[in-house]
Amino acid sequence: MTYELILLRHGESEWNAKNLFTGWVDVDLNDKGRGEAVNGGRLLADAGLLPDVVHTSLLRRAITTANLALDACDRHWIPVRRSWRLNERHYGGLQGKDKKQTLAEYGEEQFMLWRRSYDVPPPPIDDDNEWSQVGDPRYAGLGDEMPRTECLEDVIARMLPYWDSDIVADLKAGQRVLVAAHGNSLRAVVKHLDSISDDDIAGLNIPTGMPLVYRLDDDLRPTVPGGEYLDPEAAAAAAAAVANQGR
Ligand SMILES: O=C(O)[C@@H](CO)OP(=O)(O)O
Repeated sequence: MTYELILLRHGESEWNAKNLFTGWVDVDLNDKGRGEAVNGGRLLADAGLLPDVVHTSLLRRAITTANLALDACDRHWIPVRRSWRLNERHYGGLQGKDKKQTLAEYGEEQFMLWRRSYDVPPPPIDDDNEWSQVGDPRYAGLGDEMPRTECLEDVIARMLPYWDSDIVADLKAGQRVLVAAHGNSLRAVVKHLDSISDDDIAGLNIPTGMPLVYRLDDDLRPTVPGGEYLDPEAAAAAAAAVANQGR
């Protein structure tokens, strides 16, 4: 049995375009991002990879991307499941800050530790910061689990319970699963699937709006390591642009 999983990072958001750290701030897609989402759905239709179920985060940019992509491939009607566990990495006190200015202020090494290290979280955000999510009703049930900052290790720890329960259940039921989420929550999924080391994951960037297809064996190991982008050339160029943000 081969299980099919499609990962889709949201299209470009208003803050991606402005080069601002976003994390849990609920920013919308811009026009380019909406176009990327539609294009992602068309790629799925062209490849005959029509999803049976979709999982999203609780953030508008992932939800809208899923809606637009599914509409474009006539699968707007499939079941939807959502979880905060698929949210973008909480960027702590960096949320709302300009990436270029942060790089200039703290230097390359600290900037990259905060962006891509496995276990160094940014400084925590204050609860009264305008970009804090404390008090947001969608997170009312989180209690002590409500993050004030996260490193990738933290994202993996909160993503995996949802992967193991909800996503694996849909895969094992024979559903073709679409996961519409974020650069860093999808890096967490890919690290888990491909058993990427804590050091090597720093070099992995996920482009916006490009479907990444994984076929998984009985043990849920990828049959093709790293999965397959439906448009590999465009994906490589877009991933390089993500890597270079702030410069
Ligand atoms: O700002 C963010 O939340 C993320 C994704 O856009 O940025 P980065 O790629 O720097 O981790």
